[in-house]
Amino acid sequence: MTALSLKDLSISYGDTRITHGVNIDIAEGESFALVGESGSGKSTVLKAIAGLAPQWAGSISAFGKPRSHGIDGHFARACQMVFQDPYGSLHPRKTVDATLTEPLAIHGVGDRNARVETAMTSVGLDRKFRFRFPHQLSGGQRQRVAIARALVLQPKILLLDEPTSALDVSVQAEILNLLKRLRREQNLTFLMVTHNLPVVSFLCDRVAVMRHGRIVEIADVAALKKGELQDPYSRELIELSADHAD
Ligand SMILES: Nc1ncnc2c1ncn2[C@@H]1O[C@H](COP(=O)(O)OP(=O)(O)OP(=O)(O)O)[C@@H](O)[C@H]1O
Repeated sequence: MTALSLKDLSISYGDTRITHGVNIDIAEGESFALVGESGSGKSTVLKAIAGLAPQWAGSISAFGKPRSHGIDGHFARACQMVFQDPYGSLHPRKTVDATLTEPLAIHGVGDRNARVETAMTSVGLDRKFRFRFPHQLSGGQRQRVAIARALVLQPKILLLDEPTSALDVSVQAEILNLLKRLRREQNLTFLMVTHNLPVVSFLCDRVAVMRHGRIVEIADVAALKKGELQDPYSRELIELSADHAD
């Protein structure tokens, strides 16, 4: 079954068109990466799906149900976003408990105490952190909170915007392993933006290469690993990435 479908998605900010006719179908349980140079529109695609870039044309559907423009509570419960910078995305004056309870309150979901506990356990956060504030947590713990906040509504799809790039290298692998485990255990579908091709190889099944707001190629990650991407720009991107690997 198709979990997430983008058809002819064109997104604008004001008079500026950022993406042009983006088409992606992601199967249930699949992990799909969006790569491409800075400014190519990758994050904008995630934002439109999450309702943060409201000026779009085309269609966005989760499990066959089209997203409406503006706030769409039903869609939000199926599809949640995790941002790059857990410090910036968590409210500094809200405890972990308040952060995790908020989406449940907004969506009128009961059984909040148990759900908060379950979400914390699933991301490997000890209950002693429940009433702590973001500044009392490490970067990795903060990103676990951000992932728990996305999971607390039990969505089927996670939008991941560079979920490890703001973290220390030593913590990145922990979070990547966590995402891999969560996907397996909860049969989640991922759409992930990243600059990091090793992350794509580790976590993803397919990859779309974006340039100037358009998809130039969609390939299996197996082809990426074998250096078999077809489009000249995709090949250039891989070479650049190899040159910058340290
Ligand atoms: N809120 C906004 N208002 C106007 N223009 C924006 C806004 N956010 C992003 N843009 C512009 O949209 C274009 C695409 O940005 P986007 O963040 O989607 O690119 P990206 O491929 O995710 O890049 P990066 O890898 O650097 O995050 C850029 O030219 C950017 O300047």
